[in-house]
Amino acid sequence: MRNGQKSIQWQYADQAMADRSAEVIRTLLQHGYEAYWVGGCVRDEYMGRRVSDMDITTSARPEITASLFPKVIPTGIQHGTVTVLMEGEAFEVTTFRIEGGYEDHRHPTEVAFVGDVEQDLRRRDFTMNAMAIGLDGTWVDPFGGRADIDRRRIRCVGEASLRFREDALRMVRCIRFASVFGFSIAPRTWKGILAERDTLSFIAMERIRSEFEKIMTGPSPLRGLSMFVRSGLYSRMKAPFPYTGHDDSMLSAIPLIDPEHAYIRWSLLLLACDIRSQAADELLRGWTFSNKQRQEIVSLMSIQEEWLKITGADKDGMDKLPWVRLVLTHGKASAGGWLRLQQALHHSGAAATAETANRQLAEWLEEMQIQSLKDLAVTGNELVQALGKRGGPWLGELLGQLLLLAAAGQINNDKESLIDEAKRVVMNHEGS
Ligand SMILES: Nc1ccn([C@@H]2O[C@H](COP(=O)(O)OP(=O)(O)OP(=O)(O)O)[C@@H](O)[C@H]2O)c(=O)n1
Repeated sequence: MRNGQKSIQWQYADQAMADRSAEVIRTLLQHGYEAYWVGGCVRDEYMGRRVSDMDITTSARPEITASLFPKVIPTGIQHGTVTVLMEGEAFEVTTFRIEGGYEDHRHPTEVAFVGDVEQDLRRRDFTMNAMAIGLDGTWVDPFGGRADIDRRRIRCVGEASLRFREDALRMVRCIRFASVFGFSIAPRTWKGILAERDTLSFIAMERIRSEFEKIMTGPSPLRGLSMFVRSGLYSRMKAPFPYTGHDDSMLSAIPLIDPEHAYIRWSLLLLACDIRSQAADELLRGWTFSNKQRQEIVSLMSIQEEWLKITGADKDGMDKLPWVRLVLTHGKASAGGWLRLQQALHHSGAAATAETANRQLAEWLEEMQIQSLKDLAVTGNELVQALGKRGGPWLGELLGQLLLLAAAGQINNDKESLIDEAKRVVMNHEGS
């Protein structure tokens, strides 16, 4: 961030977002109120990380803010927050406030508006998140947030136990920030977590999962997991799985997976915990994963289980038909994900399919032109007619077999070849 004479230049924020948010601040200033950028955007800019949204804090009461801009959403007016819409950008503008009387370690029962930005910063979780910056580039950093960032440590504002008692999710945020930024946790802040960890049970699993997902897709998920276990937070979750923190080669495969494929990272974690796909399905429901995420993860684990059953101890085993059958059952995307998982296992030294076998499976996957009955060049009715037989359960079985052979490239996917093969199968079957 460069401090200019008149206004600051954001280096890590989208230019349009920075300009529009500056306009919001300027408007508030012109009407005689104080206004600053605050929280995560200030922290990320200082750290040289991409700024994803820009929050504003102001001395103006929410109803005043709402009256100064043509397009606003009264997001949480009683808590002082108004969302200002400015040429396609949305900014949360919150009145300087202090909070009190926390109910269930989640929500403040009352908020009081205050006239001073420093008081507002005092109610925030960590020193690095309790900084504000003005339009002219003036820093408001009363608790040494920049110094803590320079020392690469997370430290609570004031007394850690109090901050965590106010909102128990902050304990998970603390570990998430430490894990994602590669920071340490200041000793008193860590002690605060140990003292308050029982209050985690007040927090909805959904909010914990969302933090946990950031840990899992971050650069050091294993460090995050390990801190989570060591702090005792892990065992206080509503649906913990039996992660012991034991660092085996399956776990060390997790960071080798591109975070874009988070579901593979989750599958590895669950496999490392020796959880079967069915139990994983239940657990992931408890973790409030979406159906899509859950299916992606479970599908990968099922492929792993089925593949181990097929190949047994033979890690070089690579028969084509069982593989194609697996791909047809779970889909090409999951099969591709499973190959990535195998590759990562291979590089981490865990028992995995041999690299040559893996390459062969990948080639077969690539070659597969058809994936489902609707891709088959013959229909059930056409088979019934060509074979002169009445429909029945045999038809589904036959279609499945034709699909398998055509997908494996062992017969051509054209009507004539498929009908010929069907006749051959039926003849063999009737002859036996
Ligand atoms: N439990 C919380 C959540 C948030 N905050 C304050 O509210 C700001 C905005 O919170 P949020 O947008 O949830 O998170 P960020 O800190 O911006 O970080 P990230 O976007 O990475 O979640 C934080 O910086 C912090 O000052 C807090 O004190 N306690």
